[in-house]
Amino acid sequence: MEPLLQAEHITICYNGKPVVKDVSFNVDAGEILGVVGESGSGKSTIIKAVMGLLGGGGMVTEGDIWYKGRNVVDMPSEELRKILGPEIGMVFQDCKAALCPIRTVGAQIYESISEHERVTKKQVYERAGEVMQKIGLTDPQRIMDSYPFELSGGMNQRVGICAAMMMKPALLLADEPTSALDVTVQAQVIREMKLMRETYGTAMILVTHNIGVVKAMADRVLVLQNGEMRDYGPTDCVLNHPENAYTKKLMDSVLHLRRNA
Ligand SMILES: Nc1ncnc2c1ncn2[C@@H]1O[C@H](COP(=O)(O)OP(=O)(O)OP(=O)(O)O)[C@@H](O)[C@H]1O
Repeated sequence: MEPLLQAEHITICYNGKPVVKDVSFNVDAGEILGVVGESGSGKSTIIKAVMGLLGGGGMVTEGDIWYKGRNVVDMPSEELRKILGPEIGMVFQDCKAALCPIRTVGAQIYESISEHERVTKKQVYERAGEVMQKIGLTDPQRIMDSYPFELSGGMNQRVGICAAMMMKPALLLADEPTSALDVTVQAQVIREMKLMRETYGTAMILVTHNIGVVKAMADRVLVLQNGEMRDYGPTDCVLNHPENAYTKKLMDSVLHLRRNA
């Protein structure tokens, strides 16, 4: 079966300087790919390239990124806008910051969905209720009528995941979705994202510094260092039996941190 997403030998530059170099990976339907590596190794840049949102100065200079057989790299921005949301969803580190502070959560979710489909507010609220209840958010009406500042950081994050899932994307891009949360809420969000994958069969690219999160969620892992691919393979092989020197060092530093914690 053809992968859902296929990055083939991509090199990404900012202002002519390569920050991701000759990286290749696949994401199969329903698969979770974890992307790890030290700060500045190019993890977020890869996510941005998949969204076609590298911004001024950023460019995929070599290679292709195929999504369902279409090349995202040279896709016109209008086409891209059509698939971002319904096909490729996004969750970021701080969902609250991504929301407008002076409009209710429901109004903003309605607006983002109505950009892609003809829906009524009632339909959006019903759909939100369905998804929220799946992950145990018991009072969807109250949440939808709230302003972002009225919800906790953890709740905003859970709402952000629900909002992305309401369009039932085939692929969810998650950039540090749990790193701003305390550990108990982190565990809850991890459970909920896994539940979303089980319920809707959503594939995910999960960028994180947290090796524990990758172990808990990812089927495969891509390890980056200075924009170069150091390791790529099934989570257990890469993280529990690392052969690459950099991955070994990364895992040793995690163990060291745990011992000294
Ligand atoms: N808009 C930009 N313009 C110029 N350089 C950039 C831009 N965005 C990122 N970079 C550079 O690209 C490299 C990769 O950055 P990126 O944010 O992808 O790393 P990362 O692995 O996600 O880091 P972190 O874990 O700290 O978020 C870094 O050297 C960064 O300084």
